[in-house]
Amino acid sequence: MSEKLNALKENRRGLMIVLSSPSGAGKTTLTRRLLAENENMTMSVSATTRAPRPGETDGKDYYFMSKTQFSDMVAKDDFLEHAKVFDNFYGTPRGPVETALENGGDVVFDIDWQGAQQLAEAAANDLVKIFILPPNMQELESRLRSRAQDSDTVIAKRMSKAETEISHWPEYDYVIVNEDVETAMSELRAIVAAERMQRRRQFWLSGFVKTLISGG
Ligand SMILES: Nc1nc2c(ncn2[C@@H]2O[C@H](COP(=O)(O)OP(=O)(O)O)[C@@H](O)[C@H]2O)c(=O)[nH]1
Ligand SMILES: Nc1ncnc2c1ncn2[C@@H]1O[C@H](COP(=O)(O)OP(=O)(O)O)[C@@H](O)[C@H]1O
Repeated sequence: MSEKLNALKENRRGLMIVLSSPSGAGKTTLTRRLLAENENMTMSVSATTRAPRPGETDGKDYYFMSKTQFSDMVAKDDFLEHAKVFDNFYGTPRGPVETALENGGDVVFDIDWQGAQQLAEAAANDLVKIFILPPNMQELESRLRSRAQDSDTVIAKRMSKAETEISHWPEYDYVIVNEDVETAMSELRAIVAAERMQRRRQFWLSGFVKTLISGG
């Protein structure tokens, strides 16, 4: 029976999981681990008109495209949401997200609070918004330094942006303080597990309950 029940349970609608945080709080670390643990979970790859940076791969980090290609996609309503950030355009392609959700797959979005707000307007029912906070600002800075990816100037810029980003925490459904990474992962797993159990996402239940009460 349990095998049969497990097969039934797969007939659910997937989740759109947005993880936002000030840069350096641990969003990438937590996202990577969550994806590694969940077969049926993918990362949404955004489209952008900005040029690729060294080491970035088209189709993995972003879909890099021209402004014309981007506006064609806007005209065809191919984006779930899109925005202009500084001089470049960014957008979330609609097709891969919708296919995944219909097949019971979860999609993770690494976007900031503005993108999260737009996704909430486009797809509130499917969305779970999680905000990651650092335990304190000294630790945030030391994580940015230990990551050794950015120059001092970029680190200073990220630190000065952090306060504004943190101020958006009340717009999220869940907040995780990432002090210890194992604790943060347990909290993240608990959120995902509970959200998957939401009645409205479990398509299989109505058929199951019909059989249940008829004694089948
Ligand atoms: N609205 C929206 N914003 C995005 C999307 N993808 C990336 N961004 C935002 O665009 C901004 C710039 O991203 P990026 O060029 O990779 O630079 P960096 O993240 O600052 O190093 C960040 O604030 C991202 O959160 C998207 O699909 N939609
Ligand atoms: N709980 C934690 N304790 C200590 N270091 C952490 C923790 N979470 C992440 N880090 C480290 O902090 C740095 C920034 O994390 P990262 O996941 O890249 O942040 P973000 O994606 O939010 O910018 C990385 O070097 C990462 O290994």
